Amino acid sequence: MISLEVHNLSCQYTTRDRSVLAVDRLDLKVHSGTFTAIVGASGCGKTTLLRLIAGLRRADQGSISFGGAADPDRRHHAALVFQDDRLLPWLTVRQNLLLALRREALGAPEREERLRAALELVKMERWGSAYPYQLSGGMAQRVNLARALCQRRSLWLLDEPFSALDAITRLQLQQELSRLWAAEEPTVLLVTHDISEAVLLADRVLTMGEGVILHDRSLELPRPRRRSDPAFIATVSAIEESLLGTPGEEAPRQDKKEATP
Ligand SMILES: Nc1ncnc2c1ncn2[C@@H]1O[C@H](COP(=O)(O)OP(=O)(O)OP(=O)(O)O)[C@@H](O)[C@H]1O
Repeated sequence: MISLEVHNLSCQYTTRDRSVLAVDRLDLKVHSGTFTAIVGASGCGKTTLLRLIAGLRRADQGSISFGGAADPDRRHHAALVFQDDRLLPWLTVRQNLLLALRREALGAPEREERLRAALELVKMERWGSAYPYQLSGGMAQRVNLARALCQRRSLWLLDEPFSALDAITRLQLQQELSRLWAAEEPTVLLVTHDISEAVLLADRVLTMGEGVILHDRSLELPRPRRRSDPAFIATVSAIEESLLGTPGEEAPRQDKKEATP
């Protein structure tokens, strides 16, 4: 079943001295319960695409539908985790999560149950009464994941969720995310600069360049995936080469879309 469909989507930023077409007539279909990673050079429009899908920014043209229906308030469909997410420092972990549930019509017992289950999933159940300053970066990002999880959305939009973390915490949270995805079966869109992270986690890797999808690759690698597996290494290399426009591969588009208005 198609979970998300993007059709002919465009978004342009216009500032005083220039305008940039960040997303350019982009089409995308994503099936329910699949894990899609989006990779691409800095500034190619990945975050803008995610923000459009999340309903945080309005498109200049095109449409976005969920499960076959357009919805003007897309925030009801998606759980968001962004790289620079901040927990509110004056609230405890529990209170931060409760804030994420404030718009949900839930009774107190169900609210409590959602909190408990989300914190347990990210292994932070003993930290509900802690304040953000008492958490390490990895723990805070776990709580960010729990905050998204407790909303029980079917679509998770993750923008570089682990990029600010140290290498070991990052590896741990990648495993955690893989486990959560298998347990909860959401549709996931993950933006990452890390190609091996994309290959470790995703069923499908989209390569973006200048507002368009350049390559759309399905990954058949068995799970759990191992970075030392030759097929894993070959897949990472193939994606790297496609990003660099190696001869024989379709090269990234060269037309520059920056223009003075
Ligand atoms: N609020 C904004 N105002 C003006 N231009 C913007 C704005 N946000 C993004 N842009 C421009 O739009 C283009 C796409 O930006 P976007 O953040 O979507 O790229 P990205 O692929 O996510 O980059 P990165 O990987 O560095 O996060 C860039 O040229 C950027 O300068």
